[in-house]
Amino acid sequence: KGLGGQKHQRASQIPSEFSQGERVAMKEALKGAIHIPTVSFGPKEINTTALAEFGEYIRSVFPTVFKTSFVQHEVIGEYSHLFTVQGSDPSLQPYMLLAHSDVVPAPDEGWEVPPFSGLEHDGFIHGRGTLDNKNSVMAILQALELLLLRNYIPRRSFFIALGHDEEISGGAQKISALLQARGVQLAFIVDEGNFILDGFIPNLKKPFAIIAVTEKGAINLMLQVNTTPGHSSAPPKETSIGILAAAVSRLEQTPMPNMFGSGLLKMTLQELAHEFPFPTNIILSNLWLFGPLVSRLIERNYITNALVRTTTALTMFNAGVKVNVIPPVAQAIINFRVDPAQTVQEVLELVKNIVADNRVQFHVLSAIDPLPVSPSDHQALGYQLLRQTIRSVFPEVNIVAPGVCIGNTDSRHYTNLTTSIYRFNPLYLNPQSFQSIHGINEKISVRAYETQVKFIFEFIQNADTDQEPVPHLHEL
Ligand SMILES: CCCCCCCCCCCCCCCCCC(=O)N[C@@H](Cc1ccccc1)C(=O)O
Ligand SMILES: [Zn+2]
Ligand SMILES: [Zn+2]
Repeated sequence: KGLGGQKHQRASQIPSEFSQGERVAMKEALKGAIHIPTVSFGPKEINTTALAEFGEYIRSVFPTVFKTSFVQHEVIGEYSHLFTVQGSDPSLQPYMLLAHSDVVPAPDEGWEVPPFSGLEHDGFIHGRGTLDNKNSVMAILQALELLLLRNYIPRRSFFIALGHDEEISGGAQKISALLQARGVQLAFIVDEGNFILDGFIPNLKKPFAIIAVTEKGAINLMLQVNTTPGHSSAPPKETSIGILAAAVSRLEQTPMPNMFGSGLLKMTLQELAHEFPFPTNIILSNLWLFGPLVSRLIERNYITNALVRTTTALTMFNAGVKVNVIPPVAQAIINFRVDPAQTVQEVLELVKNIVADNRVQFHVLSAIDPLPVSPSDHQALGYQLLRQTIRSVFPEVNIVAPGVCIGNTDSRHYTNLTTSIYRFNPLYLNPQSFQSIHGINEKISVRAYETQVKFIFEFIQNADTDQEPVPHLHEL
């Protein structure tokens, strides 16, 4: 289905089977990568020593990638890496795999094992970056290393872009600009983002794969209130802190509108419908009737709520200079994630109306509109290749559906190179592991990591297809 079946694949698929020695080597390579604290602390605050060490490290664990004549390696912006893997058939449009080597900070508190230990315990490799996103950096290079060791020569060229500052909204622009200057246009891009989701929806026991075909926009908005400072023994009726606190509280208490009806989520739920027991299957198959009910249920859970509206997160608050001084200035930063059915401008208008206090100043620190929706139809090569590989590597997963990524990814810097951007990690994710991303006790099972390598190993080979995806009449 989709890609038209076996006849579209290369005659000699290299089996995705790895020896015991290779399996040990691949998990040890990931552990070593976790051990290098490539932390992005804040704008312009990166651990350059660790990033340089990481560059040396990948050279040492993937020697074949670095010595193969048709794989070109370039260091971009000092610590990012771009690999160009030259295919044998120039008529096939290239694609690109993305991942990032930097991680968010991880103070030791609360972790079962130190976050940069890369320790293996109970079948899991523990540490910051095991899910976000050194697993992908290492799995992509590992899969390529293993393919090259088996004398694989791709037909379709591809790029691997490994950013070093994704966590501070960084410099993928440099790679993107370089490729644009070289006249590169890509068939598609695959980046981090969504997963095979397990346990996010009550009553749905079966896992389902969501390939994100768009991502939400984002606004970082600073609200500021200035008042005259003075002696705290004779305070005014309202201080800058009180005015600002009331404004941000109004924002927190007034959620942005529920956009369920206009979003991709409706499509996703319709695809999931028949996996649910009665009566949920009937309800989800008839959203024209039950839409309002379903959208109310979805917004009750804080994770699924993020799928139906622009979210409002109060993330920073600063005020005050001394215990007995009326504060001259109070500042708060609010991080909005903009629903794909809205624009930054629409959200800012709503915010002004909710705050409704002209003593509160607005400073937009950064803003990006939601990303365009990539195709997911039967002709969409990247989407169909992902789908085909999911079916092969995860045969137990019955549903593969398009969806929205609630976070932002480096792929947003590449819209100049392609209209087909897919955000998908070939890993299971449950609500607990979701909490560990940017949280504590991030870990990946050894088995899941091996499966991620297997997925990429098969995906690269599947991408050598030279035929357009063909339509099929019905889904099972
Ligand atoms: C049909 C029902 C589905 C159930 C939904 C379950 C949702 C599952 C969540 C999937 C995980 C989402 C992980 C998103 C990865 C985004 C990566 C990231 O964290 N990016 C940063 C980028 C950034 C932006 C601005 C400044 C610094 C960094 C982010 O904050 O978005
Ligand atoms: Zn990430
Ligand atoms: Zn992250």
